[in-house]
This record gives sequence, structure tokens and C-alpha cells, in this order.
Amino acid sequence: MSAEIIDGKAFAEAFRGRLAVQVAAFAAAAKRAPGLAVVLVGEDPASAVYVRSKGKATRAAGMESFEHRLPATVAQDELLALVDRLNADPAVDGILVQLPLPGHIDERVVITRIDPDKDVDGFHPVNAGRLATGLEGFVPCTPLGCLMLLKDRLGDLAGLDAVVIGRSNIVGKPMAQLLLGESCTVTIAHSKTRDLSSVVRRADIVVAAVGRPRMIKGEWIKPGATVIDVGINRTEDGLVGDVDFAGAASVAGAITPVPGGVGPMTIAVLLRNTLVSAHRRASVPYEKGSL
Ligand SMILES: Nc1nc(=O)c2c([nH]1)NC[C@@H]1CN(c3ccc(C(=O)N[C@@H](CCC(=O)O)C(=O)O)cc3)C=[N+]21
Repeated sequence: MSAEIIDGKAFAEAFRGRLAVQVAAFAAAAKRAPGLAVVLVGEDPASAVYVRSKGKATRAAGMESFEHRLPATVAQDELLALVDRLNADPAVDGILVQLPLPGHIDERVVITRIDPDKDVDGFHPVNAGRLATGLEGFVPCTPLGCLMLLKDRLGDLAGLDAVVIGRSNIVGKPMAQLLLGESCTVTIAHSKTRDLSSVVRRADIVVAAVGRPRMIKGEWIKPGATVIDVGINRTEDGLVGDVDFAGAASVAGAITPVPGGVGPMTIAVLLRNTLVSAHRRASVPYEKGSL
């Protein structure tokens, strides 16, 4: 058996096309475009690439992109002052401070300074709490993108066994919350989990977000399972995921590739969250479920 390859790149492109139509409708109603501010501290080349592709995608969807570049040596207070200005700027619906930040800056302090209602990354503890308690807020882009791919393939997820490998605040924990919200039976596995292969073998849905190249082996996968690979690891053989793709693709029912799977969904959901924020802030109603 050979798995269906879930084409996240094509899905994200189609989704961004639908978003552009909804952005135009928002702009006509609100007399302004949705605005996303991206803050990049330092010159990390990989981060600079992401920030550039976010800016391109933002403009292509008809939104305004405000890019702020600060030197790696910037004082934390100066970064916080920029966040304060963006919080107060009516043209800014979404604020993203690219992580990681230089060592002398406390990421938690910066993230908690962002207005939770502009926190389109969904990283603010208020948004984590809203997700955990079922309140409206912002959900982190990568796990929400993974959920969109899962629902597109599987429809109703209720009752399915889901295993999330990784417990980060950015992917693992919110992914588990989302799957729980869909009435999956959710297991969160991590580096201290005993007998990981047996835990993975139970799962109808496997989400791998550990950041270790090809750690999840094909023999661990239940035949027919859906495998979502969040890992982006730069290795000597190029970009690889957390899942041994060749091994898993021979047993899974469907699997996301790296690249071209989850990554493009992250940016598409960032635009989606920004448009949702714009609607809420401008009190322009939108159809729930259409975004
Ligand atoms: N506050 C914050 N929010 C983020 O969302 C955030 C961040 N900081 N810091 C960096 C990571 C990384 N990230 C990616 C987004 C898209 C791709 C993506 O589209 N990847 C392509 C491949 C790109 C390549 O070739 O490198 C793919 O998987 O097909 C990857 C990684 C968002 N991040």
C-alpha cells in the first residue's frame, strides 16, 4: 500500500485564493485593508526568508504588510516600545514578533506585551487559555493548519485516536487542544514517553512535532493512519521532517511531505487569523466557518 500525499502547498494556495476574495469584501465594507505587522530582530538568514515570504503572501492576499527590522543588539525596552506602538496603531490588526529572539531578550515578556486581540500567532497566554476553555481567540497557525488538512481528508474526527508527539506551547499543546475539541481521544507523547512505538501504533492520527529528523519510523505507523509531519529539519540531505517519510508512506493512508506539507499552511492561517482580527476590530461581521 502507498499513502496519499497530502499536498499542503496546493491546499494553502487555494485557501489563500479564497481569502483574497474575502479580504476584498472586508476592505469594501471597512474602507481599509487588513494590516499585519511583522517584527524581525537580528539577521538570522532563515528568519529573514520566512519574513520575506510572509510579506509577499500578505500583499498578494490584498492585505497591508508592515515590516519592522531591528538590530540583534536592540534593547528589550526598545522592542517593547515598538510592540506598544503597534498595539495602539489602528491600521494594525495582527502583530507577529518572529521567534526565536536574541538571548538577552525575554521572549515571554515580549509575547505577553502584545495585545491578545492582535496576537495572530496565538502565542499570548490569554489566547492559550481561551483555546483551552473554548473561548473565541486566536489559535496558533501551525496546529490550526494541521487541523484543516486533517478535516479536509477525514471529515468528522470524533472518536479517532490521535497521538501528538511533542509538547511545545507553539505546536504540541495547542494541537492536542484542537484535536480534543474535535472529540478525538488524544495522547501527548514526548521525550520521556515510554515505548513510543506502541503509543504511535494505536493512532488513527499521528502529528509529529519534535524537531528530530526522521525520528518516527514507518513500522510504528498503524496501516491506513493519517500522518502530519510538522518537523522542518535542515540536514545534509536537505529539508526533512520528523517522520521517516519513505517508511511511513508505505503504511500510512495519507501523509504530509516536507517541504510542501504543513509549512505553507502556517502562512495561510496567519493571513486567515489577520483577516479574522480585522473583522472583529472593525465590527464587520463575517460568516463563521467561512474563514
Ligand atoms: N512568531 C513566529 N511565528 C511563526 O509562525 C514562526 C516564527 N515566529 N518563527 C519561525 C517559524 C517557522 N515558520 C515557518 C513558516 C512557513 C514555513 C514554510 O512554508 N516552509 C516551506 C519550506 C520553506 C523552506 O524551504 O525553508 C515548506 O515546509 O514547504 C516554514 C516555517 C513560522 N515560524
